[in-house]
Amino acid sequence: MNASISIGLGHHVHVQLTRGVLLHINPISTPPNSQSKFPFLFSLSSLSSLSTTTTQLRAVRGRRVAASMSYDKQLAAAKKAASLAARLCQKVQKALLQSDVQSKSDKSPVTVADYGSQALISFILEKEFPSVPFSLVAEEDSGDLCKEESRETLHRITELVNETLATDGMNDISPLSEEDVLKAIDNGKSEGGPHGQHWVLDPIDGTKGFLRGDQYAIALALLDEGKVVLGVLACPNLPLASIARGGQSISGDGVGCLFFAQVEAGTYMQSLDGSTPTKVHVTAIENPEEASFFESYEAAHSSHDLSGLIARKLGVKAPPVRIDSQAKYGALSRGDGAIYMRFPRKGYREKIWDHAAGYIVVAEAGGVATDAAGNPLDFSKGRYLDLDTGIIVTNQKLMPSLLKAVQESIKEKASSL
Ligand SMILES: Nc1ncnc2c1ncn2[C@@H]1O[C@H](COP(=O)(O)O)[C@@H](O)[C@H]1OP(=O)(O)O
Ligand SMILES: [Mg+2]
Ligand SMILES: [Mg+2]
Ligand SMILES: [Mg+2]
Repeated sequence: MNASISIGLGHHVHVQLTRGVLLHINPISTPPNSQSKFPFLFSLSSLSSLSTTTTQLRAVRGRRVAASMSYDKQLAAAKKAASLAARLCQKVQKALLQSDVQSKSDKSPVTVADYGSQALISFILEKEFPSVPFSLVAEEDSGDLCKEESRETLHRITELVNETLATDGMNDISPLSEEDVLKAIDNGKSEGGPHGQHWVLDPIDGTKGFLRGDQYAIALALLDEGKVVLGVLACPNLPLASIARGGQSISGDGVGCLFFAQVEAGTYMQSLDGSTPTKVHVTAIENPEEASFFESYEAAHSSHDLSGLIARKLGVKAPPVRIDSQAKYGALSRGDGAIYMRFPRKGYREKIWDHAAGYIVVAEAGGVATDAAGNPLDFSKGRYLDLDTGIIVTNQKLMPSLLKAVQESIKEKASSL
């Protein structure tokens, strides 16, 4: 693992990793090919005692040292895992049979594809990083699958996972048993939190869209010391071209996007078939009247009344673009629309896997996501995001006016009740 640090030329600096490991860095000893230029790279893996992954480096003399870690390996693994899962999901969506739909105790639909996607991604990530303790915070668990009546479903999921692994030429992997699949799914029970690294996964975000044949996303992110450091959004039904005017028709060609972002490295999009990635940016629109906004397709997931009131206050002219899942964050990151608003019913607790990947995809594309009170989203508190009222996302320029309109509208709505 490499850490890149910037320090003044010619200084001998003691750097203390926040977990208490002291590292003496002598710039004179940097490799000759570095030409003693800063920032330079030093290898943490050469120090066997360093199992820490912290990105926060502190100079002992009290001087802060800018530091950033590279998560290239994790990003490559995440892209591969999410792309394979997307293939599995597309296969199921195409052949969606009534028997693929079950009812979880919370009555949300869950399909063999949700379980299959989670099993596949969990299995691949654990295999890719065998020396690191594996921690995954994911939506599904095997509770319902272990019941007698689910034997057939478990069999089908296992088949799907094995078929998908085989089509990718991962022939070195022996087929997973049903027990392996259950174990991979249940590896997603981690509580996350502010320390160490945790993968965060929604194996199918927007299950309702998936079942309708509309938008859905496979959303995978990595937390390091409580911060989202990378995110991947596979959106198999999202057109590669802009959906600015609500055009979300699934024509078959030019469809299927993979968004990915790494902290301080920007956001990119490529086709799920593997085209060259292109860098994406949120819109530069400053005038709210020119802005268009995204919201949930499902009125039960987000108050369309409240977002409508806010849009009117802002002078937004375009009708809302309603699509399912974190595909909204992806579309926003490439400027298809300017605003995303989400106001779930009172008492609904947002989960980190519903926003972590989307959040960094938008943030690295130059956008901002906060709760409805303007607080930053905190992914370090466990499986839930504890936040005020809702989530709003836009570019830096529009955020102050959006926040003002949100606050006023919430007050108005409350006083009219
Ligand atoms: N009552 C609810 N309110 C808000 N969001 C919900 C609710 N029930 C499920 N969700 C989650 O909201 C997200 C979809 O929202 P959207 O309407 O933006 O597509 C999904 O993550 C979905 O979970 P799931 O991952 O099971 O689909
Ligand atoms: Mg669900
Ligand atoms: Mg979800
Ligand atoms: Mg889901």
